[in-house]
Amino acid sequence: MHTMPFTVLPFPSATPDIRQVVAGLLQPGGKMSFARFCHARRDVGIPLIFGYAQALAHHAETLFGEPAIMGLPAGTLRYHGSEQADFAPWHTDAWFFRGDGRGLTFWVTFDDAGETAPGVEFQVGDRTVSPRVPAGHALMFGPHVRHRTQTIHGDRISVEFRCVPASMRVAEWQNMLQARVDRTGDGCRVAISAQGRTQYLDPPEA
Ligand SMILES: O=C(O)CCC(=O)C(=O)O
Ligand SMILES: [Fe+2]
Repeated sequence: MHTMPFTVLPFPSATPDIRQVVAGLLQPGGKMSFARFCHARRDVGIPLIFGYAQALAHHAETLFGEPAIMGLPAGTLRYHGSEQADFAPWHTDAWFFRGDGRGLTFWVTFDDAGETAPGVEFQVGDRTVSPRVPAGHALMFGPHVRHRTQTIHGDRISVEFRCVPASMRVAEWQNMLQARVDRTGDGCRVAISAQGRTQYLDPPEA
């Protein structure tokens, strides 16, 4: 028996409304960095960053045993169309993280993936495991886990949030446009910084 190298987590901020905005910005088969998307549509980028802060960041902090940095340019919004898709072959995400090899990917889907649209499948021993990930959920996996795009057709919009431990001394990560969750007594706030300058985000209107 192998333990599964991934975890499925709820991510309620991946809403149909936001999906529609992404579908309007990208062509089927297209992609865009999450950082660029946040510049283009701050109104929609901010709720997604807060969604990460509320639903996902603590998993990274627990795993790392310290605060996490989420790199906005290290994530990509992807629109897989039924006809046009960009299938990633077997790989690991280790090269994204550099440094000491610690890191974490949260792959978020806006569509039901794994059966009617391409999800992400994993190598588990000598088997391929293709988890079903409902719309509004995330797959969490580590930097050394082999995975690829599932080669089935169907519409799917997804985005990744990639994190490293805050103490990881890699200039590229330290200087990248990044989100960090500040845990305060009664909640959390989100700090966005780039090149050492920090700005705190106001939570989106409920
Ligand atoms: O979205 C995909 O099909 C590929 C995703 C992937 O490899 C990743 O998020 O690391
Ligand atoms: Fe990947």
